Amino acid sequence: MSNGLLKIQSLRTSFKIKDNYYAAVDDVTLEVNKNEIVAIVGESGCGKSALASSVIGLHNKNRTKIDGHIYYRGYDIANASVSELNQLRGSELGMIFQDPLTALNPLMIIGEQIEETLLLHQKMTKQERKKRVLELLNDVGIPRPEYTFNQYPHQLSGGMRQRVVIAIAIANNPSLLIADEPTTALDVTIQSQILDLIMKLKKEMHAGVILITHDLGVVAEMADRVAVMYAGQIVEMAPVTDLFDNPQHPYTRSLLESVPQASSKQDRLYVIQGVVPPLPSLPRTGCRFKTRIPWISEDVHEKEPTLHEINPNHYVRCTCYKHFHFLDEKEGGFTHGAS
Ligand SMILES: Nc1ncnc2c1ncn2[C@@H]1O[C@H](COP(=O)(O)OP(=O)(O)OP(=O)(O)O)[C@@H](O)[C@H]1O
Repeated sequence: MSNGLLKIQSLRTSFKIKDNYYAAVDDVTLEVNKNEIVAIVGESGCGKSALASSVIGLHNKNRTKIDGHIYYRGYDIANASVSELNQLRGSELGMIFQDPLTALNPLMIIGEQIEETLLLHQKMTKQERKKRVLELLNDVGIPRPEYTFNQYPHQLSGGMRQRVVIAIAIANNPSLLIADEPTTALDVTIQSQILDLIMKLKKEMHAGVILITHDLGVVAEMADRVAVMYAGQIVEMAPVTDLFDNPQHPYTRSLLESVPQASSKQDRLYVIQGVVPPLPSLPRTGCRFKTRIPWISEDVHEKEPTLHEINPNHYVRCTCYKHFHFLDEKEGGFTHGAS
């Protein structure tokens, strides 16, 4: 794996709830190469953010247990110390999370917050730093960089704050960018500017990117590979075109079927029955998706589902995919109303 940047191996991230630990990420093995965008998709609560935060080391160590390995450039950072991680965060590892307010210091002007990350990781004169900050603000689509430099976070709209967070994340040209729903709070035009920036980081700086999103349109446009997560596990992983052209796992097929297609005259959408159970009641044995497809015979699920490579680089968990069919309209699997 000469291009390998990040290699996650058999990762399990468990959170303490009352007196017990429950795995929110379980048996995840995933690689991200230089110059590659790996998208992670799945319903709310399936463990996408827990996975991303494990890579960055942001969990509260007193209430979180991490088993397995997270190799960054060959060095295992799964249980690295805060100081080791601080060295990496903001320089080698950039991160953009959903909520821009928590990422910014309310008492510091925007310019200084971006300067701070440069100061920590780069040798620059004060003038060079200021120039770079203005350049970054311009890059993320802030209309008057000189003016915004002196503003406080509360003086900016949610979209502007998110752009500042992104400026901080890319300030040091990170080799690995973790973007967790980076455009959720932004309107469509700003969204595409931000996605262009992430693309630029990949193309020009050869960065590896983990992109977490609910938007399958964004995945189709941006990703090189896609990992579909369900109940803490990867249930399907494939190059992006394979995943969209030839989805196999019942969950992936249901996800794709439940999204309106602008290009088709589809007048009905598939409804995935049920919800992802809360962490303490997640199924831990057998096929975790089984309870969402009760019309499929029990016998077709593996007792201990593993990932099978069904085509080069295309992996599917559990053999139930070979026997899956959708519930039809009469049985309540589809609903009308998509445009
Ligand atoms: N610190 C925590 N302590 C206890 N449980 C947690 C913690 N963080 C997440 N969880 C639980 O772990 C599971 C996975 O959460 P996670 O935030 O990773 O999901 P997600 O796929 O990122 O969802 P979303 O798309 O809504 O962000 C959920 O059941 C969540 O309630």
